[in-house]
Amino acid sequence: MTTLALIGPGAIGGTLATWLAQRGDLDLTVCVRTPFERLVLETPDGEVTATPRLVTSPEILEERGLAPVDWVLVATKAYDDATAAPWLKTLVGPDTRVAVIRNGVEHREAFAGRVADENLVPVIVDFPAERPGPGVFRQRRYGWIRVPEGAAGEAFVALFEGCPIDVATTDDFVSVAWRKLALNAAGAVNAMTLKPSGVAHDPGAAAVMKTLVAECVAVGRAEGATLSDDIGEQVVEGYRAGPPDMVNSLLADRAAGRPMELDARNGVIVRRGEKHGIATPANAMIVALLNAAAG
Ligand SMILES: NC(=O)C1=CN([C@@H]2O[C@H](COP(=O)(O)OP(=O)(O)OC[C@H]3O[C@@H](n4cnc5c(N)ncnc54)[C@H](OP(=O)(O)O)[C@@H]3O)[C@@H](O)[C@H]2O)C=CC1
Ligand SMILES: CC(C)(CO)C(=O)C(=O)O
Repeated sequence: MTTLALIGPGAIGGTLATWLAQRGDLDLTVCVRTPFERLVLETPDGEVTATPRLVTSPEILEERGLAPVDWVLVATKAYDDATAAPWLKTLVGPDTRVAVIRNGVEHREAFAGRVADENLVPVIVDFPAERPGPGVFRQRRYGWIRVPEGAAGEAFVALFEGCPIDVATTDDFVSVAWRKLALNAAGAVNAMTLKPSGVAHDPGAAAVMKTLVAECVAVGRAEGATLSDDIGEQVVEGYRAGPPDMVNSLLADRAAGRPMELDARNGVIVRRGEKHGIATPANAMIVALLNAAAG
């Protein structure tokens, strides 16, 4: 039986853990920081629940002989890599594959030296998920997940057989990651205004979103991504067409007083832009303002 450990059952991790637990032929351990009893997921087709093995410390994994595993799925925020490290030290063996599930374009960099590159699977997720409380999750649409093509990518896709989420490999992961980052870069406007998706109907907010996206596109192209000229329009129209009360994860973090993934979602555009001599003043400004607002 394939053994898996998911670190960080929050909005995304909790949603994925709930779906993985439906299979019954996977040995799933969920590594939690804030304990809860079971997983309860609200989906577009109703409620799905699961009661997988929940473990609260790496020491318990060792005591119960639950490591190493075949797969580790890391679903913590980018700012929690240090706190997740002790889990990895216990869970990862020479043949363990590690899926890094997060927004941004720096999945490999975050785990360089801790996971062999051929065993690391960067994962881009595109479905909105919220966690009203520990163990409770809301998936507004099934969306999709993409991983690079290859043996490890194909094995990751196979984990989600039978799941309603569209999970597949891609031969152009760089473009997929930068296209998603364009959506996330614009999401800084939600965090700045403390307003959900409906703020995109404001012409001024929409214009700032498009400027943030345009900078992301220029840098992404310099990084080798294929990105269309109308992504900014697509992003704004996507926010306008979606539920006006939808809260993205950056806004959720700021509203909850948690750290924000600013460096992974907007700061990276500035950093990679500097490498290519591309000015990114809008992303630099919103990073500075959100850091100041949260300080
Ligand atoms: N939410 C969304 O709609 C989407 C999010 N993403 C991306 O997915 C990634 C995850 O985001 P999201 O699920 O929203 O984040 P959440 O904050 O909802 O979940 C992160 C989870 O990780 C847990 N965690 C943190 N450190 C540890 C640790 N040391 N041990 C165990 N658990 C730990 C947190 O625990 P605790 O409960 O104690 O805080 C929390 O449950 C991010 O990169 C995000 O940008 C991508 C697409 C959509
Ligand atoms: C905007 C959204 C929900 C799209 O999946 C996202 O990526 C996030 O909230 O971090």
